[in-house]
Amino acid sequence: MAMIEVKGLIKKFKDVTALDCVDFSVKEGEIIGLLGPNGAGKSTFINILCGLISSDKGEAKIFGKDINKEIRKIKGDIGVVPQDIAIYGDLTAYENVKFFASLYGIRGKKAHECVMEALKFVELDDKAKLKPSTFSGGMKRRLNIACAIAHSPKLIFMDEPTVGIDPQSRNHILQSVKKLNENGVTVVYTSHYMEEVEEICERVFILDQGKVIAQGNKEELTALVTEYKEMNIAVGFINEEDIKDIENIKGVENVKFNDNVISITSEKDKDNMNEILDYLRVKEIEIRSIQMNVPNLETVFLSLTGRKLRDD
Ligand SMILES: Nc1ncnc2c1ncn2[C@@H]1O[C@H](COP(=O)(O)OP(=O)(O)OP(=O)(O)O)[C@@H](O)[C@H]1O
Repeated sequence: MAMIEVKGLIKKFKDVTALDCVDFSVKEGEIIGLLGPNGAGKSTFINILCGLISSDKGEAKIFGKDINKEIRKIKGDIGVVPQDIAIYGDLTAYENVKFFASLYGIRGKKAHECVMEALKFVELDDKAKLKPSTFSGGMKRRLNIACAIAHSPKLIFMDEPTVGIDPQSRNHILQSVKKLNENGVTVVYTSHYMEEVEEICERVFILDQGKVIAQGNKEELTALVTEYKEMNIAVGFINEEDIKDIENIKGVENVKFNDNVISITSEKDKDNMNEILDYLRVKEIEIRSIQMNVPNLETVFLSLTGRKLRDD
C-alpha cells in the first residue's frame, strides 16, 4: 500500500492556481524529492498534506486514510519541518523540543528521553540548555528538525530545510535525512536545489507552476530529455584531418574544436569512448584531460520548461 496517494489535487488562491491537478504517490521507506523553483507550489502541497490548509478539489490519502476526514488520526504519525523556522527564542533548545513533543501527548520521563534523543540526533544535545537566539542559522534549522522528530513519526515532510545556511550545515542536514531514512522513516523533501535532491532522493517529482511536469528516478528523468551525450577532450594539438576522422567514428554526431578542446556529441546509446581514445593514442595526440558532460535534473528542468530552477 502507498504511504501517500494523491490524485487530482487542486488549490487556488483567488486567481492564482497554486496546485493544478497534482498526482503524487510515496511508498513506505522512500525519500521522495519535490523539486521546483520558487512559487512552484511545493509549500502549498506540503501544507495541504499536513492538514494546515485545505484543498479545493482532489483526493489525498496518508496511511490509507483520507486527509479531509481523518487528519487527526494521521497527525500523530507525521512530522513537519516547516520552511520558516518555527522555534521559540525565549525557550531553551530542550524546552522547544519538549513543547513540540507535548503537542503529541508525550510527557514525563518519556518526554525527557524523546527530547534528548531528538537533540542528540541533530547533534545539539550539548546545547540543550541554551536559547536558540545564540545559535547559528544551521543550528536553528537542526533544532527545527529535532522539534519535528521527537514524537518518532513514520513520515516526515521537510519543506526546504536548508534554505539560507552554509554548506557544512547543509551537509549535516542531508546526512541526518539519510540517517532518519535508514532508521525506517519515510521522507518527503522539497527543494529548489537540484544537487540536494539528486544526492538524497530515490525518486523525484518535478513541480512547475502547480503541475507535476515529470517524475521518476534520476536516470528516468534524464532519459526523458537527452538523446545525446557530450565528451570534452583537452589535447595538445590536433589537425583538421583528425577531426574529420573522429566525425566518422560510429555514433558521433558532431565534433567541435575550440581552445584545444575537442567537444564530441554522440548518440546516447553508442559506446564509442574507447574507439575515440584509441584513435587519439594511435595518432599520438596528447590527451590532457577528459570530461563527460552528464545531464542532471537542472538539464531536465531547463529542457522541459525553457527556464532555470534558480535565478542565481
Ligand atoms: N496564502 C496565499 N495567498 C495567496 N497566494 C498564495 C498563498 N500561498 C501561496 N500562494 C501562491 O501560490 C503559488 C505557490 O506558492 P508556494 O509557496 O506553494 O510555492 P513554493 O514552491 O513553496 O515556493 P517557495 O520555494 O518560494 O516557497 C505562488 O504563486 C504563491 O504566490
